[in-house]
Amino acid sequence: MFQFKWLWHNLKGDRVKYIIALFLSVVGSSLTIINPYIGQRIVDHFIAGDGAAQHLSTERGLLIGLVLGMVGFSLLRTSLSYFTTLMYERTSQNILFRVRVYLYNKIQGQDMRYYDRNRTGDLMTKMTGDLEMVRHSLAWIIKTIIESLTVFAAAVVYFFFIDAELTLWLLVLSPPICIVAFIFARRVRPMYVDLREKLSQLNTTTQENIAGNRVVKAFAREDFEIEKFTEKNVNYSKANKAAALVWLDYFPYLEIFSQAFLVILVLVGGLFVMDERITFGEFSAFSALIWGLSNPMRTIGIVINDIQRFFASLSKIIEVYYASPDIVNEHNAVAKKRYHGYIKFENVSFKYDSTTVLENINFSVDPGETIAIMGATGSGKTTLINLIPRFYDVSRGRVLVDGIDVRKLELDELRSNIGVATQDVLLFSDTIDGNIAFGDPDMPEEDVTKFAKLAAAHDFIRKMPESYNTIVGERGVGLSGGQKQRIALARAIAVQPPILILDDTTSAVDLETEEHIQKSLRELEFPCTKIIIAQRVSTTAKADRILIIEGGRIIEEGTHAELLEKRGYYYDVFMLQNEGIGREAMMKYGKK
Ligand SMILES: Nc1ncnc2c1ncn2[C@@H]1O[C@H](COP(=O)(O)OP(=O)(O)OP(=O)(O)O)[C@@H](O)[C@H]1O
Repeated sequence: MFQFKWLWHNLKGDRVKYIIALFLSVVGSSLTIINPYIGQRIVDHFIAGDGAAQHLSTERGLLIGLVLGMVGFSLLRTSLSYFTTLMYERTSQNILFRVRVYLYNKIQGQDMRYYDRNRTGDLMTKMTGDLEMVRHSLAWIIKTIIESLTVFAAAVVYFFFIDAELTLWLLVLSPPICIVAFIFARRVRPMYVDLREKLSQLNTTTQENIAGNRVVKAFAREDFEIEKFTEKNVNYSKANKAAALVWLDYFPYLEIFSQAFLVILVLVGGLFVMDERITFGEFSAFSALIWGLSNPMRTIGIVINDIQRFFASLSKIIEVYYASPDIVNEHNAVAKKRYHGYIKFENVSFKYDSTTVLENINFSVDPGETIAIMGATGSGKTTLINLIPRFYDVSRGRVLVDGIDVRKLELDELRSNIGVATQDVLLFSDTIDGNIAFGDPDMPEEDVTKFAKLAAAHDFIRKMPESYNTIVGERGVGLSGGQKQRIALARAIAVQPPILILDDTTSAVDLETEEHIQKSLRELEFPCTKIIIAQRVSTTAKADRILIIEGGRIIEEGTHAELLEKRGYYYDVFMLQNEGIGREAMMKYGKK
């Protein structure tokens, strides 16, 4: 079975230990028949057999030996059980650790489309609860199954040696128990698949709510969020109860069958003792070991439930385990080359699934040039710049960097040549210094300060309680929007990339600060091609060229002066922003 093959594959490094653990489980469980056997001998020889009273006085040594044997075997079994459990725990923790590292790397290696399609809460569930379930199955479920089967088999063999007919009487119960268990397993399986999905939804809702706590509070939507969470929680709880209640439908039958073992033993076994077909000692051995037949029937429900959970969880883990990204970073770059920064878009079109977002885009940027991109919201600006570091691949056409199709460049090398400050600023829970030096953790402190100054961030950082060592909260909590943008800008410039992409990076800073940033960007000490998405004319005015995007197409291209002259979209925006006379004024100039 594929799932077990997968487990076996991932047990690599611990296989010998795990097999030893399984072997010890079998040995330890087989030893359970020893004490009933000794008990049988004690009863027949010293309690109920012929001449028992005489044996008691003449063979005391044997009695003491047998009793000590019982104690010894009990201790041996306990010790074996201790070491076996230890080995199961160790091996299962090792596999958990290894697979978690593998999955984490796998998730890191996925492309943007993967993140578009997978919910964070679901990925977190896979990395935690699902993996724990797999560990539990190795450490407990498999152990329980092996031990129950061994005890069952050992008891049956031993019983056959004593009396085959009585054993067959007891085994009459096995087929109906197996049928009931099989029906139960089939019914409960889809419920655990559903339960796993409900858990994932609950985790996703919780994660989104916590991550978006500010928005929730800003809109005073706590009640709505609580309601949403409660709904998911109720669904999960209902699914849990439903799965648990199914067991109750089958539990009485299995419990009755388990009890019936004892009833059959007392009835048939009692008759056999009266007929002197078996001795009292042999009857006592049956009594002492009958749990070996009935106990597996009692635990079968728990084991089946856990197996179904295991399959549901494992199928989720396997989804991540074997997911292969379309854009693969092979991390082959040994010495990363520094690019010149020449960028060219050749007949580029792009689709998210079936929606075309960019169509026939053609433009080129020379090394050191600054290109500004402007356009209405949703026009495709971010999508366009995402194609340069290959966050997505084009659907048609080519994106070239230094004359080479980006699909042919080594991803690490390409991306290390591009500094990006994204629209949605994400800072890590780390010091400000650590955040700025994210691309180069060995960066000297003076350099961190230098880049912070270029990004107009130094002054406010200095005023923070611990200056550059101030730890910012998750996603930069504790900083204003403009402050976050400036740290993100410093982080992007700090890698001194030959290509710098800024996606609306100064939208939240005041005009004076923006002017300072613009000046710094123009005077960077290293050669750098800049692509700047901006909505403000003050940002775009000094660019070498401006591209206007509308509906995924370039509708205007030129310098500030050229575009003003054209009296198109750019001119409208300019008038709106700078003349302050709005649309009415434009009407006066003969525009729409
Ligand atoms: N990951 C995605 N999956 C599917 N569609 C997307 C995705 N990202 C963006 N889109 C769609 O692509 C179109 C262009 O989005 P894009 O983010 O490139 O626009 P934009 O010009 O940068 O907008 P804004 O100025 O608001 O940032 C939009 O219609 C958007 O809904």
